Amino acid sequence: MGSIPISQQPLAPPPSKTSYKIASIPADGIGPEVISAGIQVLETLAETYGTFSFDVTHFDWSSDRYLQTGKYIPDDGLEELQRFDAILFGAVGDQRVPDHISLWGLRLAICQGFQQFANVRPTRILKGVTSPLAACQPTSTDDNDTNRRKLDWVIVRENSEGEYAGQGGRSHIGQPWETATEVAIFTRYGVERIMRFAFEVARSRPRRKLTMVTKSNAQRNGMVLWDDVHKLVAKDYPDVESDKMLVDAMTCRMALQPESLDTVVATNLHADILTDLAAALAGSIGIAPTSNLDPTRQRPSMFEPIHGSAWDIAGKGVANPVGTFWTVAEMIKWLGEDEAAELLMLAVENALDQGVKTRDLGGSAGTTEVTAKVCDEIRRIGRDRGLGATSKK
Ligand SMILES: NC(=O)c1ccc[n+]([C@@H]2O[C@H](COP(=O)([O-])OP(=O)(O)OC[C@H]3O[C@@H](n4cnc5c(N)ncnc54)[C@H](O)[C@@H]3O)[C@@H](O)[C@H]2O)c1
Ligand SMILES: O=C(O)[C@H](O)[C@@H](O)C(=O)O
Ligand SMILES: [K+]
Ligand SMILES: [Mn+2]
Repeated sequence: MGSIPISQQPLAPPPSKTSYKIASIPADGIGPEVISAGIQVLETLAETYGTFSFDVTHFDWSSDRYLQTGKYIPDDGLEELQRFDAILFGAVGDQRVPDHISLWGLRLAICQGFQQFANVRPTRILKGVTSPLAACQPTSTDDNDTNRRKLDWVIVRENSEGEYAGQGGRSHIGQPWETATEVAIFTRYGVERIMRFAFEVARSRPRRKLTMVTKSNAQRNGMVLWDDVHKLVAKDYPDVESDKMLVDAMTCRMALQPESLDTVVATNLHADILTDLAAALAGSIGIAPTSNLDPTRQRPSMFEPIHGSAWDIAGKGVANPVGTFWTVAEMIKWLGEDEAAELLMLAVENALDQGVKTRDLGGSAGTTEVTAKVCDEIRRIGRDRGLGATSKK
């Protein structure tokens, strides 16, 4: 069996810069509320450090714009985005537009157009959050106690093909014999690059453990190719322990033996579903982040909270901004600002630990209170550490 040499799909290093161009696309529902909170946090970090800055450009690409102009993204839109270092995305979805039009019109047009083929979704229980898995304690990244029940995962979602390939069709619409197909496409090229990426992620984490999720008992073509490529790529990573799970059994393992998992790789749809479950097991859909990465860095990557536009709470000021803060931390880590990312997560966990949290986590604070608290914590930690701009004041 042939394989793509890894040199063709490099994991490129971060840029060496002090000013980052960020495209912000808040879009629909609670998107604008959480993205404006995320930008406040970005600005507070830049002020606190004084060594880097963010130049944020806002794009009004949304369902409102689609309803006015017939397009989510203008004709030259992707070209315009190409000049940014990263994209910060809110959520797309509006009750006036069918979901498949909005998702394909905006989010998937960017993810697939830019070949952001690796979708990375970390999950851990943040300090101050109670998981429905009561035996699981919050996990900090410096905690080496492997005997404690832990939930500390990175789920890698294939983000360019599979069940989201856009292949299929509908005929005889409205007739009793109407027919529709939704064809999942798995290419050796696409599967191999995501497997290699997932093994690299697993190798970069202390446990060096990768679980490959499949459904090759029922789906006997694409999923068998997926399994075969996994086996082949595993040979190049003898230092990574790797196992295989059928997706249905995986849901039980996530709930019952969370400590047995570390890095996970799954198809586009399987991982979409498993990561909502992961978010809920870690406390709430409102805290989980996503990175849509082009690991080659030929095109900008896009960062977003995992949740959708949440119509039921839009405009009420109660949306949890923590998913966006964690997303911002992942974005700046991708840009090379690892220390600021770590400081941001510490600030978030301090705020949660002091009970400043939204309703979905059992608290009573609104989006703006949580945001203000996190910004205060960033400044306070910055002062304690004697950082840049803050220490001069
Ligand atoms: N990446 C994306 O842009 C994306 C992701 C998922 C769903 N969607 C779209 O969003 C729309 C709504 O989808 P859905 O209802 O299935 O999922 P959703 O994530 O928008 O909401 C599911 C539930 O979680 C709650 N929730 C979500 N985010 C929250 C937050 N930050 N704080 C507190 N509670 C939060 C909501 O109130 C709702 O009860 C649909 O149009 C869907 O296609 C878009
Ligand atoms: O692609 C989707 O289905 C969307 O994934 C959305 O649910 C997400 O998780 O980003
Ligand atoms: K989102
Ligand atoms: Mn999803």
